[in-house]
Amino acid sequence: MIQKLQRRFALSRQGAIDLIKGCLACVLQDLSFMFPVGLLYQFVLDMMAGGVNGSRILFYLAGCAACLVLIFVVTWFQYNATYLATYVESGVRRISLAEQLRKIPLSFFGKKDLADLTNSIMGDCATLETTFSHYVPALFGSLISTTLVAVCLLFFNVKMALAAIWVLPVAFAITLFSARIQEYFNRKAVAANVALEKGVQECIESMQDLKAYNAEHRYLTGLYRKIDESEKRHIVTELGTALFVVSSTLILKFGIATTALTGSVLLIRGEIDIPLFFMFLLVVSRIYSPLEGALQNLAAVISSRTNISRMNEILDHPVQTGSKDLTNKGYDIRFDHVGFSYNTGETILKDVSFTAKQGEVTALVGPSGGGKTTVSRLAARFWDIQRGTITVGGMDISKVDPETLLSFYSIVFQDVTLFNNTIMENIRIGRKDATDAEVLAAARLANCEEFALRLPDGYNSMIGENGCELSGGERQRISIARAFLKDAPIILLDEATASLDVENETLIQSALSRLIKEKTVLVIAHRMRTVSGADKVVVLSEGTVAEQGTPKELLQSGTIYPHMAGLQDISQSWKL
Ligand SMILES: Nc1ncnc2c1ncn2[C@@H]1O[C@H](COP(=O)(O)OP(=O)(O)OP(=O)(O)O)[C@@H](O)[C@H]1O
Repeated sequence: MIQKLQRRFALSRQGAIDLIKGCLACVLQDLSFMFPVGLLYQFVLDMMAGGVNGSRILFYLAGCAACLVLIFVVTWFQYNATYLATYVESGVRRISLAEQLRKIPLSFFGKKDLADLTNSIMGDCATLETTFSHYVPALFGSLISTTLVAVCLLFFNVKMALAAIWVLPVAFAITLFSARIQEYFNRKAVAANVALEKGVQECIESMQDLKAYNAEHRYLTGLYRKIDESEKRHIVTELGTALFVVSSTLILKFGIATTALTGSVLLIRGEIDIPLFFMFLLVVSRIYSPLEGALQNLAAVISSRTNISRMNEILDHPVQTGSKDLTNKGYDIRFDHVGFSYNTGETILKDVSFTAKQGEVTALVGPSGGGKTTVSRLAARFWDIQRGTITVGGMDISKVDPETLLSFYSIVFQDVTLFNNTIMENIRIGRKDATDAEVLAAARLANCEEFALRLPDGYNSMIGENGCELSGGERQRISIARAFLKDAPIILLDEATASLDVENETLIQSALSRLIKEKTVLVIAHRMRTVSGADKVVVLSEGTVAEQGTPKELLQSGTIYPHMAGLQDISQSWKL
């Protein structure tokens, strides 16, 4: 049962146990509200039997006090079991989502974008927080307690009980039958919301380009359309829910009328007495009010299914696993008949075989879209391949735990990600336990000193969101400093100096040549100068290795490589 609850509501084991406790607490709370009704019924009986004397007054005073204490204790227990436990579970859920996202292969992120994931971690979690603190325990609580009360009523008088409770299955049936419709509306509303969030995020991120091309107005018109769509979807969802909930609630109100009517008839016929009639009227006035709330809760629980299934999609996604034991001998990277495609299904690599040897620089070259970046990412198991094997020092990387494997790699990406923190801390990302002296040494090797010391607080200067206060070359050098600090045996390098000025380029090139000494280096080379200094060149074209060899060999015997070298010579002589 616990496992079923976990799966059904995207809960941790403790969360499922707490949910059961919360439901029981709500049952107890609803039942505790019936005690004053019983006391009142007894009081009416006493009054009709001739009044209440001294000892009975004490009995009723004690009864009132006992009811108050009982309600207080049970409510306190209910509060702890529902609200507090739910907020703890909410924290656990967000952490497990984040943990799962860390282990999921990058292919998953091709299907989901940032806005969608943020919506799951923040929006869906917040919705479930409210659902599990306010709705689910109260719903189950009132369902169970109402059933218990209904069974008790049957013992008092079957006809009166039926007159009071016939509305319950009808009201619930209406809400349950509407579940699919409500879910449909809610799915559409969530999709419209995610589309809107994506639009807003994209708009903020691309503001610079929109301004540069006077495209703000056009873009904002599209965004306004998304806002309207989201608003419309939410109104329709609310109206749909309200329609069914109001209908069910109206049915419940009929219960009071049928109880009163049946009671009057039975009273006239002499089948029941006044106290029993009175007790039924008291009970129906109590059992319907938590049920009205429960019906609204049921609607909310139904619509939260969309949020739960979005969350389960992340939690159930297979993660990359593997052994933490490393059996490699050396650090040669070997691609053996590798075939690969992204989520789109289009084959990107058909049959790629080459070896990047330890202590050598292997340059990946080829036409744009030929698969150079893909190959370098596959070498670090960012994705799992569909055919062939990739080994490091003879060890199949698909069998190695991804985090353990990454300890072998320093990666210098073209797009450097920096954090809104100091230069010092941004470099320390390379190795979190590095001392300040080690960070500074790495920074010096990567030529960061030149710009860091110009800033007001030196290495302790904040660099803004994603390093927005730094130039492209400075960002790149921080990335290289991280790699120095990590000092991993394999370097994956996306040579990204093409867009930099000569001074920056020289600084970065000199830092890189220090970094790659005696390591296995796989470099995505964009310029022939880098390639000519490489030990080996692998030309990737149309998903296969078209040519490979030393730069000299390829210049003599290749076709694509000499052609690319020729083109670059021409482009270097171009003038504006
Ligand atoms: N995450 C992704 N999802 C789907 N397709 C992708 C993804 N990344 C790259 N591709 C596709 O894979 C092919 C190879 O891309 P890749 O970036 O590896 O080429 P490249 O040789 O590095 O190109 P460039 O020199 O222009 O950077 C391209 O057709 C590209 O559209």
